[in-house]
Amino acid sequence: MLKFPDHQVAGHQALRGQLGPQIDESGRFYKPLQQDERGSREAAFYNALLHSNTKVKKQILRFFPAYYGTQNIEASDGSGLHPHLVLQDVVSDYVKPCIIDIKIGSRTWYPQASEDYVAKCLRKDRGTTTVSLGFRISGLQIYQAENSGYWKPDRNQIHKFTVDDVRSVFRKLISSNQSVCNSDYGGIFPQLLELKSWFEDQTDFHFYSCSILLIYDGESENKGGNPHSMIKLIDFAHVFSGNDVIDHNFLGGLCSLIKFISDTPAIHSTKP
Ligand SMILES: Nc1ncnc2c1ncn2[C@@H]1O[C@H](COP(=O)(O)OP(=O)(O)OP(=O)(O)O)[C@@H](O)[C@H]1O
Ligand SMILES: O=P(O)(O)O[C@@H]1[C@@H](O)[C@H](OP(=O)(O)O)[C@@H](OP(=O)(O)O)[C@@H](O)[C@H]1OP(=O)(O)O
Repeated sequence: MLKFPDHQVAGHQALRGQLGPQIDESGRFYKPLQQDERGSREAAFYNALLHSNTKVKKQILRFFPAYYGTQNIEASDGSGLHPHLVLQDVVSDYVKPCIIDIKIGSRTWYPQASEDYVAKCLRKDRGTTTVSLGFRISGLQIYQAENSGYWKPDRNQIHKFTVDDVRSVFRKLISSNQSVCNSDYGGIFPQLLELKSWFEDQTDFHFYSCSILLIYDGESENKGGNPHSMIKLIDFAHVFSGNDVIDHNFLGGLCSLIKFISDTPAIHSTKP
């Protein structure tokens, strides 16, 4: 039985009769292949990843959703059967999933893109923190407490985020989840450093307009349990061959994100 995701924070949503992802009860996430080359590019990347036991170390593969091929299922917009990527639902085992979708790179357009697409991306990149920070938040939900539930700004609010707004998001993240920097639990911060070391070396792929999801469980954190904090790379509609050159756009954005988080004092920290 398929349903619309309860915890989707960005991207095309299966709301109001639109084409968007669906989930099932067995922890699978069904992402509709986008009509044009974006869909085929994303499927090609997942297939390359699946058969890349030589190129991509197992240790790094854990930063990607598991991929189970493509499947024709009923589209969420009622248009009938449509091919979907069948992926691991990376938030299915969280009680209160807290998610930040961060689009990495100081530019989201790619060299091969049309003038119109470059212009569209440039407008958005300049109008958000993409150019100033090397990344932007595309969506988020942070669980606050039983009575207040999730803080989940809408798309328009997110698009207006300034550098200060991004800093306050990370202050909330760090103060509500000590595992962000805590290497004991393999927290988010050590995983970002591990991902950075891969990007300092890999020359097979260039990831444009790709997101890192920062994920942790608001519930277990609130109850002092061992938080299960993860980072996951998603959205490979604009992945191209690296042509033996490192992905300096993604790597630069990732380095900036790491620096930004490490410089962000938590709300309750003793840091000045
Ligand atoms: N494997 C997954 N498991 C759980 N949630 C996911 C998964 N992949 C994506 N999501 C959710 O869906 C949102 C959008 O994902 P994605 O960026 O792949 O969609 P998109 O429509 O291609 O986005 P864009 O508009 O940036 O092109 C993410 O922010 C996340 O909340
Ligand atoms: O990357 P964002 O900020 O989520 O914006 C997306 C994005 O521009 C997307 O294009 P692409 O990355 O899939 O090529 C747009 O899809 P369409 O080209 O099908 O319109 C989305 O509409 C953008 O989302 P938003 O509506 O939030 O700007």
